[in-house]
Amino acid sequence: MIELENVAYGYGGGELLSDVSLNLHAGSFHFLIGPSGAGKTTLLKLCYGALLPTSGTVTLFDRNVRDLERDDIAMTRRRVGVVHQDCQFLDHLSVSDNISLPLMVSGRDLQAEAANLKELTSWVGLTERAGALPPELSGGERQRAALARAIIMSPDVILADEPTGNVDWEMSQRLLRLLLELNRMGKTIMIATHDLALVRAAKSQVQSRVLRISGGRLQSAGADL
Ligand SMILES: Nc1ncnc2c1ncn2[C@@H]1O[C@H](COP(=O)(O)OP(=O)(O)OP(=O)(O)O)[C@@H](O)[C@H]1O
Repeated sequence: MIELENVAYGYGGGELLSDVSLNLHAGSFHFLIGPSGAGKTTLLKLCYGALLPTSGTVTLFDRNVRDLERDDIAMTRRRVGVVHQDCQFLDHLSVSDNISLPLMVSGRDLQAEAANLKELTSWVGLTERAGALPPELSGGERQRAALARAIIMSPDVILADEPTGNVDWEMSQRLLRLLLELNRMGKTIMIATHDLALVRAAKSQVQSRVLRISGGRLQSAGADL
């Protein structure tokens, strides 16, 4: 699905990530951990083509990102649902409209998608909040709305950046259950998180791989968790 080979990246003034190789194969479940500023968000951005590597190769669905034309990038991005760290809603639109934004942007017939939207809104437990505005939502409701928006286009891969940030343990478990269910449906998942308790909780429920960014390099973590 997504493969990085010997990837390096820096924002200017030195390399933030060096020699990163990673293969997100179909149906896999990965956690990405590391201290604040280690480069987790940056690595996720490389994984969906929002950033191009300084060196090395990123392959998205068998295509080198460097060879993708503008339209290909849009198509590829539709196959990858991203849950952004800060959720980034349009505050003047309802929760329901925010969730369906990717449909609008890609020109889908919203009437034809109404049942899909309703089902998804219910699946994340936001039916009662569908008409609310984003500033009226709790942290857990925001995270669930962000997840619903990320999957409304039925992506193959879901990249979630701190999907349980700012929520209590019960809500983080609920979000984890949703992500596990998506994985059981065949979706490829990668979660960047500081929440090691979440990683431990998932271990008994899914065969996951835990990767740690340390000193700009990607290493397998596991036994020490
Ligand atoms: N657009 C940018 N321009 C310059 N530097 C950036 C940019 N985005 C991120 N950085 C820097 O790159 C480093 C890694 O940032 P990144 O957001 O990838 O880390 P992170 O591991 O996701 O952190 P956190 O856990 O706090 O979200 C940080 O030092 C950050 O300040």
